[in-house]
Amino acid sequence: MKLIKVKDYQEMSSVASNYISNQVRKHNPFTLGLATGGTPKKTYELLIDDHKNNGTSYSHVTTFNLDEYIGLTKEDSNSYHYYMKHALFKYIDINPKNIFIPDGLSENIEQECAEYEQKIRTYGGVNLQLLGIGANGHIGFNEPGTPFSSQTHVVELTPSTRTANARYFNSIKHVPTHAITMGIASIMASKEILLLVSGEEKSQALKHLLSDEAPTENFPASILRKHPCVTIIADIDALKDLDEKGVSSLYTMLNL
Ligand SMILES: N[C@@H]1[C@@H](O)[C@H](O)[C@@H](COP(=O)(O)O)O[C@@H]1O
Repeated sequence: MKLIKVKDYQEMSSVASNYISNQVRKHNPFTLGLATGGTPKKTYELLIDDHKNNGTSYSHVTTFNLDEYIGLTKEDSNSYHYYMKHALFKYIDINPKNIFIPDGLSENIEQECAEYEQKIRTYGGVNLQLLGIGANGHIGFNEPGTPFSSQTHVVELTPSTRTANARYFNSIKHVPTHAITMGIASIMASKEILLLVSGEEKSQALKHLLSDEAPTENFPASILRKHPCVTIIADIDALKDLDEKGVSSLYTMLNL
């Protein structure tokens, strides 16, 4: 596991966007796993700048998003369909046919999950998965207790995740109670993972992730320790609970 230590959110986003755009330029075809939330927002802005200024093309790229709320329409400003369209897709040259996000309004949610998983395989799996982390260690919407063997499935969101995400809604009442998410096994199947962590409110989660305890389903992100190719980009605020001695020898620390 590689840990890149950066100054702040801006620098995290800039390192992440360079990382992603380099891979996009290098590989054809390329399958990119995408995340939502506040963490990757600036990274997407910088990818758009790079597309405009340097001409990086996404015409050969297929994307799979990690998750979607159940019950929100694609036009709902809190849906992840809406988020992705307005944060990235409408500004780059990706073919809309190559964009995949779980359908949270499907009449047969179980079938939707199975088909989503199958589709990822049809495309040969995800080459690079972008990830954020929840304060309770969730990845995608895989809450504590989710089996490590899980594939794309329906989850009930924990009160802490609903409270954390309520900042995007008018009130917590409006935050959906359920979501579809790629499972932990689906995430682990991606060839490479890029995890972004910014801000003090993630520092306990990052400390937990970087400990050398055996992975536990009570802290979903801990499974990433078993993935052969993970790069974490974390800012100083997120690393505040760790001194360099606290970062286990499993990690190569790169200071920018
Ligand atoms: N489902 C998303 C995750 O994919 C995201 O990584 C995480 C952190 O969100 P944020 O980046 O806003 O802190 O929580 C959300 O619930």
